[in-house]
Order: sequence, then C-alpha cells, then structure tokens
Amino acid sequence: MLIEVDGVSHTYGDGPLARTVLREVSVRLGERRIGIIGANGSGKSTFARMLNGLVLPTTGSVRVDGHDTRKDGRAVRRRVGFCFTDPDAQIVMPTVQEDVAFGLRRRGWSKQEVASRVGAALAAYGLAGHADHPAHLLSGGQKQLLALASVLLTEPDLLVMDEPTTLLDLRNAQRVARVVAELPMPVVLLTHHLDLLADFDRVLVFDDGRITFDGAPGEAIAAYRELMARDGT
Ligand SMILES: Nc1ncnc2c1ncn2[C@@H]1O[C@H](COP(=O)(O)OP(=O)(O)OP(=O)(O)O)[C@@H](O)[C@H]1O
Repeated sequence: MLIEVDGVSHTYGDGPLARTVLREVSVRLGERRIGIIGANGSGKSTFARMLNGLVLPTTGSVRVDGHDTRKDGRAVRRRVGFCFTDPDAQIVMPTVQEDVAFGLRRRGWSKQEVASRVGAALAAYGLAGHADHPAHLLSGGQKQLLALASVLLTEPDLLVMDEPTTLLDLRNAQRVARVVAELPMPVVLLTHHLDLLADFDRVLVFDDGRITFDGAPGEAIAAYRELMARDGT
C-alpha cells in the first residue's frame, strides 16, 4: 500500500475569505505505522481527509495504491477506512448493533455471519452490553469505540484515524492503542497524544501547511516540542 502525495496545496473558500492550509506538500508513505503531529490548524486533518478523497487538493494529486483520489474516488474509499475525531459524524443507525452491522450490508454475508461478526466486535470493544442501546446515547468514548469497530469490520486496506483518543479515558485510550498496534493493515494516525507514537515507523510534523519534519518518532516529537516552544515565545 503506497500513498503518493505530489505537489499538493489546498485552499478553503475564495476571494477575501480564501485560506490556504496546505502548501506544496509532496510525500510518499509506505510504512505500517505513520503518525502525524502538529499545532492546531496546521493542516493535519485536511491532509488526512485527502487520503480517502473526502477533500480533493486544489492543486497537485493524491494516489492511494495507484488510484487517484480525484479520478477514482470510489476505489480509494473502498480501500481507505476513516475514523473521525467526532464519532457522531460517523454514527448512521439507531442502535449500536445496527450501526456496526451497517458497513457489512454489501458483503453478501448471511444474517448469521453478520450477527456473529458484530457480536465479536462489540465484545472486543467492551460494548457487548450495549448492543440494543441507542447509539447516540453512548458516552463520547463509547461512541469512539463504536466508530472504530464499525470501520474495522469493513476490513479496509488502510486505516486513517483523526485523533481517535481525544474523547477517551485512559483505559479506553489504551484499549484503542492496543487495537491499533495489532491491526494487520497500515495505519495513519493523527494525534496530540504523543505517547501513542512511540513504536511507530515514521512521524510527520506539520507546521503552517507544510511537513517540517519527517523521521523517527523520538526525533519528530523533539522537533515538535521545539517548534511549540519557539512559537510560544
Ligand atoms: N471546511 C473548511 N472550510 C474552511 N476552512 C476550513 C475547513 N476545514 C478546515 N478549515 C481551516 O483550515 C485550517 C486547517 O485545519 P485542519 O483541520 O486541517 O488543521 P489541524 O492541523 O487538523 O488542526 P487540529 O489539530 O486543531 O485538528 C484551520 O484554520 C481551519 O479553520
């Protein structure tokens, strides 16, 4: 699985309200675990959303496994699972059980097969006792776990996660970290929880729409801290 980002810039809006949030970003990503860190508003989420074609670049191109997000968005979305910071954006069905089953509808599996997969996923994420509860009444952290369970059941080739542990207490954040560590597919993780990245293969630091550091986690985190200290003075 190779992600090819070539000369990508992105501007939201136009005229006097135009705001350029990515500037000439070019990068090739092929590692198993890739972290993205940077200040609020530095362009991380915009970059992440480009990886599954949710946002198209104003200029430049993004290709995932050879598929251009502009020309072949469906093929890209089939391969790339996305976890949002705000799990409400992702909950589509009334009950927990139905929501997790939703992504499996087109698989052609029997009802029994779907039920057994959904049951296993709910158990793995500590949601077994909530199967028939209204999904919107779960706590923020439980919703985040529900969203993750639903995306993973679709077995994406690449998982992009935009701050998936923001709403989670320590136990659930650790649960998510463990789940992520064991996933078979490559993961791109945006986070402000730097300790999640300790074992990652590669970490990108974003600043003002550019990648200003690209390397091992320890060095990337040091570069990020230095950036924050400089901007804070
Ligand atoms: N749909 C949009 N329309 C207009 N501006 C937007 C839109 N989405 C994001 N922006 C702006 O683009 C800039 C970059 O946002 P982005 O969400 O990519 O940053 P980020 O690095 O992920 O920040 P955070 O760490 O706070 O999540 C921000 O100033 C934001 O206000």
